[in-house]
Parts: sequence; structure tokens; C-alpha cells
Amino acid sequence: MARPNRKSFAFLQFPDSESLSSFLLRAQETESVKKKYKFKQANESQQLRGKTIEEHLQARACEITEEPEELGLIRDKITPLWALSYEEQLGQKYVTVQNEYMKFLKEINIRMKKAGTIAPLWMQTPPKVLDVKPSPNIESYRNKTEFSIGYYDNEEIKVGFTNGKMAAGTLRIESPRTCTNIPEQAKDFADRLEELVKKSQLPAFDSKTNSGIWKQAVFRNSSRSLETMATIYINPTSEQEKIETLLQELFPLYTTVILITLPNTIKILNGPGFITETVLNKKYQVSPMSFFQVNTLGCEVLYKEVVDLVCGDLLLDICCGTGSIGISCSEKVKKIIGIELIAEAVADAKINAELNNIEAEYLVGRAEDLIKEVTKPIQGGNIFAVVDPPRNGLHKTILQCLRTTKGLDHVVYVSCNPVSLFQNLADLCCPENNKVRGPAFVPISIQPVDMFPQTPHIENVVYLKRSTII
Ligand SMILES: C[S@@+](CC[C@H](N)C(=O)[O-])C[C@H]1O[C@@H](n2cnc3c(N)ncnc32)[C@H](O)[C@@H]1O
Repeated sequence: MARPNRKSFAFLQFPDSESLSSFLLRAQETESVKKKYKFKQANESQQLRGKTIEEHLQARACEITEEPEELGLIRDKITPLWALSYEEQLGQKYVTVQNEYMKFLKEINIRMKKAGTIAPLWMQTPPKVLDVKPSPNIESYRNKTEFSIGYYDNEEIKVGFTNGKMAAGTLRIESPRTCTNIPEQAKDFADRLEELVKKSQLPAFDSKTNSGIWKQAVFRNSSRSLETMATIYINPTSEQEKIETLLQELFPLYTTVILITLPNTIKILNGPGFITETVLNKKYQVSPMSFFQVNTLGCEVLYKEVVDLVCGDLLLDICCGTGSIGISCSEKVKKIIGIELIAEAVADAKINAELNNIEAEYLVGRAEDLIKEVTKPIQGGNIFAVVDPPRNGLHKTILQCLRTTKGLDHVVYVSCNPVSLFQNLADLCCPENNKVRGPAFVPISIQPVDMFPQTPHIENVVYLKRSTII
């Protein structure tokens, strides 16, 4: 594969038409879940520009003639703030949020000037970013750890985290032992799986040649239910039976063991095929493909912030995952409608609503495609939308819909990325113009919550109220 710098396309080269057809089939299968791909035959001049796989690898080998960059420690990569005290970490995160907030206020000013409107009252005394709420646990807090399976220095098979760079020739897998955010149980799982992979004598994935069988693994554990879930990902192979037999050694150790043959064939080898977790006294079933907040105790702090803000007739839980935010708020609202992209997560959400005796409706699909259908029949007021999108933030269609839906006067924006958060808030809070319709929202509170100690990541809960009801 050759991907020109900063371009949203790539040239793919296949050794034969059989490989091409099987690739197109696999691409089609993954398409509906994440992205839509377009494929076309490269023309002659493009073909001339493309390199063969061998030439590509050779060129890369030549690039490695320079002294390789010194490889950093894996704990610096996974937990870059480990050397700071927890207070210093929180201080650093506060500054990150504050900086993005300042950019947002500046952007609102620019848009007001462009629209020729006068500054709304809230701009005279904008809310302050509140102090970061700390995580109750600052080490071993992750309830989900994703491991790569590959090689250390080209030879030794490892299950751990990727370190180094492909282009510098330093890419390798390292043990997670020094990373303080990972629980011992997950580290032990990595060691055990490593032994099994070695014992199998089947190749681990090699990113240089894009070949090999054992690819990755995900370990989930609940400190509340004490349940564990080991999910192992492999490339398609005629040795699947041998792998399944080997993985039986894990059965007595973990509640559930799952084998996923890429791209998406899921086989539950042992146990129920999910893990159960408790957050704010509500029970949740979490399947291997479903999102769940990775720090359970930190998640309680985060959700409590949301629950304290919500109080209405209808709650739209946008990007709802396993339904956990809506379900946490269930005592404060009459009705919940959740929208989520991943079908397995929606299946979990439906079960979770039942488990907690809550009536809720869940829709599978992209929120940007479903939001109009959901908001169109809405009548009356007192509607809350809680949005909790992935790192890249909300789609423009959703932002537009939030602004134009009558009766939807409260938005609680939960975000793991301050950059996309404040960019989206600019669209929700700027004055109306010919691109952005509907009365603006006003930021009422900005509450950072630390869910990821030892790392620079920070969650935020921002409460917005419609300007017309203030
Ligand atoms: C940060 S997670 C939040 C999940 C849930 N609110 C929670 O607290 O566990 C974001 C969720 O958005 C879902 N998602 C991603 N893109 C989406 C889209 N375009 N439409 C709907 N859901 C989406 C993901 O599958 C994931 O479950």
C-alpha cells in the first residue's frame, strides 16, 4: 500500500486477482459499520507512480540508514504523566481545558462580529472552567486493556503494547509491566497469552510484512463483579481448531473467553460472552464489541455530574453505547431514547434497560442519519439531549438538529476531547447565521473530570441551556 502524504486516498497493490476479490469482499463487510470506501482501478500513469510491495519495503529499508531515534520507554508512551504528582497532572489537564475554552470564546467573538450582532449577556461574565474532579483511583484503574501480539526486536514473540516507529525500523511490542494504569490481572493475562502463542508455534502478526496469525487481544475485568473477559483476535487460518484447543487453557482462569477471526467472526469459546459491571447501583452487560467507560470508579464521578444536571420529560442519549448514561439518569426523566452505531452495544442497551427495570427505546445507526427521524415527532418542552461522541466530536447534522428542535432546551455534552468539544460548542453557541439556524445555546457550566490518571486525557461535562429560556 502506498498512501501519498496528507491525501485521503491510497494505492493498493495485489499479487493476484484472487487476493483483490477477497480484499474487496472484506472491505464491503466492514463498510456499513465504520466507513464507506470507494475503489477504482488506477490509470496507467498512476500505476507507474505506484511502487511494488517489494520496492516499497526496500525504500523503507533505505530510509533506515540513519541512526535510529532512541526508543522511549513504553511507560512514557502509555502513561506519559507518570513522573508528575497527581496534583500536577490535574493542574496540567486544567490548563489544557482552559486553553481550548479560550479559543472557543475567541471564536464566538469572531462569529458575532461577522454576523453583526452584539455580545450576548453571558459573554460579559462567561462561566469559569471548574476545578478538575479527580479520579477515585489513580493506578490500575483500567477495566479494559488492548494488547497487540507481535515481535520484540524481530524475533521474540510478545503480547503487549506497540512502541517505536515503522518508518524508523524500531517498531516492536513491549511488555505492559511498567504501565501503572494497567491492573495486575491484565498484565498476567498478557504473560499467559504470550506463553500460549509461543506454544502454538504459529506466527504472530508482523506489521512489516502484514502477515501472521495471532493479531491482538482485549482483556476486560470488573472490580465489582470480579468477572473477566478475554477476547483474542486472529487472522483467518486453517489452524483455527488448534488455536481453539490451546485457548481452552484459559477457560478456568477467566469468566468468558472469545475468539474473533478478523474481520468479524465472533465465537464464544467459554462463558456467557459478556461481562457484567455495576455503575451508580445500576447493572450493565457489556459485550466484546460494546464501548464501556474504561475507569469504572471514574465513570461514577462523570455520570454523577450528568445525573445532577438532568431533569426532564425526555432524554435523548446520543451515542449511547450500552445505554449507561441514560439508565443512570432514569429516575430523573420520564422517557429515554438512545441512538448508537454499534448493533451489539444496542443489544446490550436493551438488555440493560430490562435488567434495571427501565423503559427505554434504542435505535441502531449513525446518529447523524437518525437524529431528524427521532426529533421530528417531538412535542412539548423539557427535553434533554446528552451527547457523548467519540474523539472526533459530533457531526454537523447533529449540531444543526440540536439547534433547530423546538422544546429541546438543554444539552449535556460529555466529551473525551476538549478540542472537538469546544469546536462543536462554537456551532451550538454562536449567533444564528445563514449556515447555523435556530436559537443559540448558552454555556452554563464546564466540569472537567479525570478518568485517565497518568495520561494527558481528560473528560468534560458541559451543560448548555437554550438562550430563549434564560
Ligand atoms: C465515547 S462512547 C460513549 C458511550 C456511552 N455514552 C457511555 O458512556 O458508555 C461513544 C459511542 O458513540 C458510538 N458512535 C460512534 N460514532 C457514532 C455515530 N456516528 N452515531 C452513533 N453512535 C456513534 C460508539 O460506538 C460509542 O459507543
